[in-house]
Amino acid sequence: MYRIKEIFYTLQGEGSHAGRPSVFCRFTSCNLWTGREEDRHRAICKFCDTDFLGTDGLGGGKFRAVADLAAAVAKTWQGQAHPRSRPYVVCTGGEPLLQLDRAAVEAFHTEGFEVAVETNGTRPAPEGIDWICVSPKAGTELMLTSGNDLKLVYPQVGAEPERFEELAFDRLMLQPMDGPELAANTQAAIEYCLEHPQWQLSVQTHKIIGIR
Ligand SMILES: C[S@@+](CC[C@H](N)C(=O)[O-])C[C@H]1O[C@@H](n2cnc3c(N)ncnc32)[C@H](O)[C@@H]1O
Ligand SMILES: Nc1nc2[nH]cc(C(=O)O)c2c(=O)[nH]1
Ligand code: SF4
Ligand SMILES: [Mg+2]
Repeated sequence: MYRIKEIFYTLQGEGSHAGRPSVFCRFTSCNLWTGREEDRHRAICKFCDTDFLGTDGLGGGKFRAVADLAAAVAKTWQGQAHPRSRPYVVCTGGEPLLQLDRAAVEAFHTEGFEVAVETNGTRPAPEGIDWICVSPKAGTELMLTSGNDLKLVYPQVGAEPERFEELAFDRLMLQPMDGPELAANTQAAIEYCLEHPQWQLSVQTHKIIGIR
């Protein structure tokens, strides 16, 4: 059974694929926060910008059969077929690797999708994922130490960029922490990247342009 908060079609807002039309499949639940506001102060990950509780969102639900989940993702894709593009699904959450298994990755492939994951990196990933973005969180042990994007929310005490720059990722990115200090965090991330050009800035563009 896969518990899904919501499935929606939008542009990837963050990271190397920012701007790419994508189906977002948001899995319910996370291992670093209950998702309840009253628990935020004692969560391991305290800055989460996402409601991932329940299965009540647009296109959400409980999917017993993996083929049903893949079919729901496929029917959410709205792009016309074209030889230059392949339908793209971003599995996120919550923490998708609590639920995403090899069968689900294969079912998305069978529907013609390229499969991306946004993960906190604390759980192993099933085989076959086409794009892995790991976003490490202070106070956790990183299990996924290679992948495509390493997208670090900045700043985090205990998760300084220097700790991650030897890992085997194609790209290192700093994403300013959203919240009351967003402007200052953005300025600090810009300055850090300018001084340490192995890091690139990842802006949450969807929040600026007003899409999901
Ligand atoms: C909501 S998380 C879900 C996927 C996974 N649990 C993770 O943390 O990577 C999606 C992305 O949003 C980032 N994110 C969450 N809260 C944020 C915030 N307040 N500011 C900037 N990025 C944030 C995460 O680090 C992650 O890269
Ligand atoms: N447009 C858009 N891009 C995103 N990239 C990562 C997101 C996420 O919540 O995982 C996200 C999201 O929620 N919306
Ligand atoms: S690990 Fe990801 S989903 Fe979980 S609380 Fe942190 S940002 Fe939110
Ligand atoms: Mg988001």
